[in-house]
Amino acid sequence: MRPACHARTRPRTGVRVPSSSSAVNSAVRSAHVSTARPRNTPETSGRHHPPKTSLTPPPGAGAAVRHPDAPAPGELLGSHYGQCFGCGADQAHGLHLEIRAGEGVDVTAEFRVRPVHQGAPGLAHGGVLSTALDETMGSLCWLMHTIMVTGRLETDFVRPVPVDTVLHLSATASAVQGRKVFTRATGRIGGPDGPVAVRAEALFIKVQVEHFTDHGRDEEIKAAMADPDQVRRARAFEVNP
Ligand SMILES: CCCCCCCC(=O)SCCNC(=O)CCNC(=O)[C@H](O)C(C)(C)COP(=O)(O)OP(=O)(O)OC[C@H]1O[C@@H](n2cnc3c(N)ncnc32)[C@H](O)[C@@H]1OP(=O)(O)O
Repeated sequence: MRPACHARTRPRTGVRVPSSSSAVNSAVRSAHVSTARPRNTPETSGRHHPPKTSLTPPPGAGAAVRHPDAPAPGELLGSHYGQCFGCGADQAHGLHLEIRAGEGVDVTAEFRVRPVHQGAPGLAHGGVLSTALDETMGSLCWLMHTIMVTGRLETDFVRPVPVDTVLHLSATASAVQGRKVFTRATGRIGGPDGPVAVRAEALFIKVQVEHFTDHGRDEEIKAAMADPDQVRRARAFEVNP
């Protein structure tokens, strides 16, 4: 079944496209949506399958600690890797997030939704919004001076986010237990105190630098290692590229 959000308003060939917005609306409304429910799934049977690890910090988890050498509050963290889809300047269609350190183990960022980030006409793609939240939470690694990757990410999409909207992001690390770092983030529209459009919780797992050097494609690893700029070279591997 094609989900309603992907219903075609423009037939592929030989059919006139409705020109008025009400015609478009009726074309969208007339898209076939099956009401048949799959049988015997957890959603329909009422059975609950708990996730592998809850995103809620367990009792006994410690507080996340700001590293003494963490960037000062308000300082721009800068891109960790030019090709990063979240923050890299060399990614033409990337999100180009500029993330700033907060006072605790928290960060803020802004993301302007561009036409290349659309899912439905004029609206941001949900996966892109999840990426913005993921990148913002991931950058908390700079405040803790720890290398970590996303293990699990859960996003609530609360309001649609139109193209050209500035999403005001904030993220915080709420707890740490062993290698697990519990984080959460929100994206607001209309200003830093505007209504929440998206929010997420994520579990990051601390890893060694070999996570990247062992698993990344040789071509990019070699290019990043050959970077004559020592800081850029280190940043490409100290956190997830
Ligand atoms: C500035 C930087 C910004 C970057 C932002 C973007 C961040 C990203 O997108 S990172 C890219 C996406 N993520 C990845 O590619 C990770 C791929 N996954 C992996 O490599 C591995 O599964 C990895 C490293 C997460 C965990 O593997 P491993 O090191 O063997 O750890 P493992 O022993 O299985 O798990 C450690 C703990 O984490 C928990 N855990 C691991 N994965 C998950 C998961 N998916 N869900 C819940 N819990 C998990 C385990 O239950 C275990 O908990 P406990 O210590 O209580 O037993």
